[in-house]
Amino acid sequence: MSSRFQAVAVFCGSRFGHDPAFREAAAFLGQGIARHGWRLIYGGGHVGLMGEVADAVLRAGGQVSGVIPHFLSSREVMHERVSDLEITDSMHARKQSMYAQSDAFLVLPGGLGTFDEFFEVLTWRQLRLHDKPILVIDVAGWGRELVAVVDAAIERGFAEPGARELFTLVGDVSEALAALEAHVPAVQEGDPALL
Ligand SMILES: Nc1ncnc2c1ncn2[C@@H]1O[C@H](COP(=O)(O)O)[C@@H](O)[C@H]1O
Repeated sequence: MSSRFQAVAVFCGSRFGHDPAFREAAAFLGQGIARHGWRLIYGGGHVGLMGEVADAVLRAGGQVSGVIPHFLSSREVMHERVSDLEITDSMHARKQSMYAQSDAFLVLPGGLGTFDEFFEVLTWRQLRLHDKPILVIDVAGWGRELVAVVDAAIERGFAEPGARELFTLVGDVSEALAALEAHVPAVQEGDPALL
């Protein structure tokens, strides 16, 4: 339960995907986040895996902060029962707020929006704008497929081999929770190179 983390962001699909394992992993992650006493920072919707994670945290007695742009509040069915809901003017403001509130980023299966969110925090870390942990959680091979894109960019000379060190691929939700518990920051807070 003790940890240096206060809040963790989860990026994941606004759909459930075809494999029931995706939904199970989302619920298990939500329970784990609540058990560790971390606040969930997420996209504020009540649909797909996003809604599943948030509901699981709330059911387990945890705290949830949703951040949703006004124009998506009906499409992604704004979650009415979260502890705190921020409505932003734009996608950019949503991502900036989620980024600022989070001590770490967890990536569960999802689609294009999830890819965007993952690659944004990854590229920001590449630019040394932050040093927050990024964990891609493999569920039914989804994480390995995502990481294969990064590996291909390295292999073809479009990214440094060191890009692979900017995030961690973990085999399941339990491994992700254990990795966060064990995480030791590489750079001390206050480093002027970091946001
Ligand atoms: N272009 C986008 N930038 C950031 N976030 C986005 C973008 N497009 C969609 N999203 C959000 O990501 C989540 C998950 O979307 P999936 O496509 O289902 O993975 C959702 O909240 C989208 O609003």
